[in-house]
Amino acid sequence: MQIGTYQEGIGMTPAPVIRWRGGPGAGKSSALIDYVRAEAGTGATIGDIVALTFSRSQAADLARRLHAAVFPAANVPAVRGLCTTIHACALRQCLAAGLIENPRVQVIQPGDRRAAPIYQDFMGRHGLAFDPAIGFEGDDDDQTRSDLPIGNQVIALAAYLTATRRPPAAWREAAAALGLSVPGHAWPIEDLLCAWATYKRDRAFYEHEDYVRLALDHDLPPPAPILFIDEYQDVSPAQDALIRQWISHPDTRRVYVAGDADQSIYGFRGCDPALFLDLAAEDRGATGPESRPVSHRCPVEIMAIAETILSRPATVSPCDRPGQVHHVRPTTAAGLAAQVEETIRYARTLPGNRQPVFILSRYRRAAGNLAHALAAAGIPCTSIKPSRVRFWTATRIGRDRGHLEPTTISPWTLKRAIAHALAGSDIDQIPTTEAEAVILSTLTDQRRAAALTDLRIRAKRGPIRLGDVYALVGARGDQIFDALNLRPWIVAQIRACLARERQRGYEITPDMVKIDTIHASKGLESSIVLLHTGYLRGRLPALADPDRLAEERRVYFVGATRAADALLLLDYGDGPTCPILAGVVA
Ligand SMILES: Nc1ncnc2c1ncn2[C@@H]1O[C@H](COP(=O)(O)OP(=O)(O)OP(=O)(O)O)[C@@H](O)[C@H]1O
Repeated sequence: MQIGTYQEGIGMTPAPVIRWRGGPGAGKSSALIDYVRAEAGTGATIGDIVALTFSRSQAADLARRLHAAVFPAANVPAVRGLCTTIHACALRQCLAAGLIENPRVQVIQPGDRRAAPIYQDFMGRHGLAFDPAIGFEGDDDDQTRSDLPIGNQVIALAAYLTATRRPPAAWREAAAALGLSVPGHAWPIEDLLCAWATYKRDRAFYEHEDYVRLALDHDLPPPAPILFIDEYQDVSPAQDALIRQWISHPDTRRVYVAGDADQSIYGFRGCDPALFLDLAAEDRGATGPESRPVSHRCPVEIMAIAETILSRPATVSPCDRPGQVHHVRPTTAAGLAAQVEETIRYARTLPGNRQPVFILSRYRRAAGNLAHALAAAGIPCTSIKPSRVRFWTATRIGRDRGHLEPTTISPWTLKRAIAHALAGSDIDQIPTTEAEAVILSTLTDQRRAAALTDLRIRAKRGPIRLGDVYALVGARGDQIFDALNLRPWIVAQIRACLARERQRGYEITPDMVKIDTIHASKGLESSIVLLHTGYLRGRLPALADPDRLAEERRVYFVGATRAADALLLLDYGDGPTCPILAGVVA
């Protein structure tokens, strides 16, 4: 455990807790940053502080903001080290206490290829059908849950029950909350849940919820004396219990939490906004109906739509910047691409730091379809969660799916190299990374190895010139497309991107267009949000349940309020429209 020197005043009573409440853009994360600054101002060091949040992307965002605002002189890894997720922090504490020794081996999760044999061994012993490719990534999965093989259902039930601290006997409530139709008449579900817990315990394997429970059961100390917890509305009961345990721990000096019950969107994991609201704490921010902090993000036009979606007033009032709301309905990939280009053109007119455009959908499947449609039309994009949309930043070399090399190249770097080659002459310089991408994607075996060696020798002598690369790969100008040892759709994507770029006259980089689920965007913001209106047909009946409907309203509320300047409701694709969004924009 990393406890610094900032220890005076330690006692056995619970540490004081400050709770900052407020709607989207109210400045909750900023308030936490201010509290960190105040603590640092009175002597707390980086080692005295840990800032916890919900996802890795939020932790990275918080670290970036803390580095800029509070610890500009500290090195980036040190600031990153103090920002983490609650799960990662629990794991860290288990490692520090020696309860888990080798997380690479001991920490398992469904969907992880490395852990598949472990799950399959258990399923084999009990004769349960199981799909090792199905994970539990944290978003509300788009697979119709009732279609899950029985083995996957048992794993999902086990995780939910651990997160909600309920016994195996409560599996029926868990199944209802998860939307599973567990065939309890055909399988001894409670016995299977006990068997899975025993299997893991005997072999010292831990799923993510298990090590939170382990930290709790062993009464592990807090990671630092001053704790900051953002997005508290989405802690699970087990995480909440762990944090409460830390609040009562004698090493804890002060705790600051921030959240918004209207943004609680992880009910399918057992998260409950009531846990945030009933924490014994001193309230700041939106302390009652009369006190609604101003949103520094959302203008009145966007807040009005967001509150219609939520179906009640938010705990924040709009800022007085102008905003825009539209409903757009492109019918083709080219139309979608043109729409995205228009939003980027608009973003370029806005003052200050031009943030990426977010394209958010309720389900991963729709996000994937949108990303593929845009890629085919030549608009580069990436995802908010790392590795979901990689086809602009990393793709495996090879002309067909069955013969892909383990080596990857960046199609984006390659696109830049080709753009240079098409626009320039032999004597123009080309960055070594671009020259390498051309060599890797056109040559194979010894020719590739020889060309790379040659390139490195040249790079030591001076800048690489386009003519050098042409000579090494033996292809010039447009011929390069035929020489590319990549799948035809990647080649077509690069061609389309170059064509659009020539027409447009400027580059759109992949990180300017982020496509992901609403869940992945939680806690983040963007100047412009395209909120996809599509919904899964199979999930429509569940909206008859008032709790489910309320949670779905909160999900779309979160999506809409990521926008700072413009919100565009986006109809695209064949599926049904989410009834919550129908008619909210004229
Ligand atoms: N006092 C302030 N003055 C001006 N801008 C601010 C202030 N506080 C926060 N902001 C800006 O407003 C935006 C939203 O702030 P922040 O992320 O802290 O809000 P939040 O309440 O955590 O939002 P969410 O609930 O959506 O996660 C950020 O761009 C931030 O820089």
